[in-house]
Amino acid sequence: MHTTSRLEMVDLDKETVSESENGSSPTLSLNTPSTPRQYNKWSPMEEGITLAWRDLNVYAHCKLNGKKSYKRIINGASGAVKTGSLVAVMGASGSGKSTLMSALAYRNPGATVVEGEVLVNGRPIGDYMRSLSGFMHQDEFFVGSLTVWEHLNIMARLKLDRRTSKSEMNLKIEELIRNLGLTKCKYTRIGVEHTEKVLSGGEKKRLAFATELLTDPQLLFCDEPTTGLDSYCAQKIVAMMNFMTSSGKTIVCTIHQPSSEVFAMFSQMILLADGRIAYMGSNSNALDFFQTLGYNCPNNYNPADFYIRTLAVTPGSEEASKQTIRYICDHFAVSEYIKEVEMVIQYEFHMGRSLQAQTFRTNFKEQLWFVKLFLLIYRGLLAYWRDTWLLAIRLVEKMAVALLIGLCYVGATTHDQKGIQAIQGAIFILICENTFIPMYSVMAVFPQDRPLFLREYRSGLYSVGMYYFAKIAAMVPGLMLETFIFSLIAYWLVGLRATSDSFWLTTFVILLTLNVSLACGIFFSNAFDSIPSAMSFLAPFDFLLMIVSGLFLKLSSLPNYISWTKYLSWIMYASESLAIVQWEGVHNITCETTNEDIPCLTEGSEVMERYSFSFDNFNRDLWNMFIIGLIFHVLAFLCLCRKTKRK
Ligand SMILES: Nc1ncnc2c1ncn2[C@@H]1O[C@H](COP(=O)(O)OP(=O)(O)OP(=O)(O)O)[C@@H](O)[C@H]1O
Repeated sequence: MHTTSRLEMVDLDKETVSESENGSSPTLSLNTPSTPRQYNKWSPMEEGITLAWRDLNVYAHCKLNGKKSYKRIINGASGAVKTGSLVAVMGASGSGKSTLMSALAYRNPGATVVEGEVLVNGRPIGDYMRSLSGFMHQDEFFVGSLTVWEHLNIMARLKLDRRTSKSEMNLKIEELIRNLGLTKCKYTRIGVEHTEKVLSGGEKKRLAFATELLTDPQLLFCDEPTTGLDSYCAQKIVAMMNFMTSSGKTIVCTIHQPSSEVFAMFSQMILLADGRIAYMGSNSNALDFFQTLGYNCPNNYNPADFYIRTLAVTPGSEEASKQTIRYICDHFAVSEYIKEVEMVIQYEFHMGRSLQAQTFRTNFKEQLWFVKLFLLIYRGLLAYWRDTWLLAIRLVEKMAVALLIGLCYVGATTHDQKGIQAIQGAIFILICENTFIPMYSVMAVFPQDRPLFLREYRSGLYSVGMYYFAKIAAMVPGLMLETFIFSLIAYWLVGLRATSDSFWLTTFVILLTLNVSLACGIFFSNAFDSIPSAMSFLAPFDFLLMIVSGLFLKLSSLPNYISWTKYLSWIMYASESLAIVQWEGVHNITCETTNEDIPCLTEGSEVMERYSFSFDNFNRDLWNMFIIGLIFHVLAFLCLCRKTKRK
């Protein structure tokens, strides 16, 4: 068995690992804590973190024969992790490692129920865990268009104490970049999963680790920090963790198939099988424990592989595997090895009870809300403007459609009977172009962002409202600019009323239409669980809005049972207000025919009458569009809150 090395410095860039002067092991096990806890005063931050849990059960909601039911994932687990420990949580895939760690870290996914007690330095865990501890997830989510440095810079500003100076922050970021071997990709974009690959998987893992280390947490949870890394990088990351624990930090990691070298660096391990604790304690004792039960690790065999193989459920012999697991777990529960863990648990719970009135004293000052909002908007804007390919496509699409519309209408929008149809048709096309395309394209925005948002929200970085507002604020200006360019080209090419007032009013109405349509798309995408189901409800809704817009059917002829829907139709309000802009004050519309049987509209007011529109409704139309947009935003926000709580 290897002994752990005390590391003075772990620098992945320089590829050097220097040992301490005496090269001795820090031996941070349950038996020999690095810093004994003092229970006569309550200053846990200085004395490190001891984690203890008792009778922990975690259930997941599931459906059995169509009925709501619960599946037990963690089964009555008890344990403790002392200050300065580097703990490996191991077990076969599906044994419950991630679930146990999430429960200990107070970061349970919404679909699970946790029963039992978890204490941090004697205090029941709660929301404070978000600021006290770091949690590195198994899969990383980033804003792909940011560079490594930008990402760390924004996260530092969001996470660190607001009194931290800029130079301190920069120093910290530089140090992390250097220590985690990210120097050569410091100014490289992170890249978007599945579409653009820029940082390697290992670099992303190290970046995720660096993000958690920004706050220098006393307690760190890492879900498979070495998965996807080559053995050299894996070793360096664990060596870095080992080094951190020597200064009193407590680190709990789930880990898959560690090499012997990596495994030897952990001071303690927790073996899980079928949601139960199969072993907890020092690495060296584990071999003895398995040996006493008749399971011998072959010579030159990686002990980590041996434990996982012994505790795995083998396909084809599930019952035999489960019997083995039961045998090992039952024996561990009454073994000598659990006794020392139980002592720590008893001690923590007893001391916790006598100090219940005490609370964590923390001097941490969270970043100001408006600074966080600014950072989120800034990050959103960077993501929006850096996606140059998408921006270019959208701009070209807008300009091409504007040109096409213009070319089709050249010479058609005259003030005669044919011109009435052409002008009304052009109005409808201007509205449609800024209703349906934005409405459907915005539907992907929130679902795409959801994993990152949920993670950051759960780690307490910002509120749902702040995220929603920042998202809209970062997205809408660019879309409005595209719409303005569209309006500028289409309006004059089509040959609509040639006054600057009419142009600006038309542009304003189109921009308002765009905003209501975006709000509607955002609402539908947040109201449903998937984009296809949202679309299947949105499509009929759109048709209804279009039919009651006044352009296809005289509004006064709508049947009573459906006529009320016109008040929801911002397409109707936009059509009416744009018609007002075009026809107000228009007289002497040419009538080409002398046949009195064919009706001729010679006044703007007659055109309005034909569509059941009124010149008096201009302000009402604008206000109603604004209110509908606002209602959609409020509903979308409420749906997002509901979804956030549920997930
Ligand atoms: N929300 C959930 N609903 C239903 N089952 C769940 C849920 N979360 C976890 N599980 C199940 O619980 C078991 C343990 O899951 P967990 O992710 O904790 O395992 P793990 O040991 O971390 O696995 P891996 O090493 O493959 O990541 C698995 O069988 C998983 O399918």
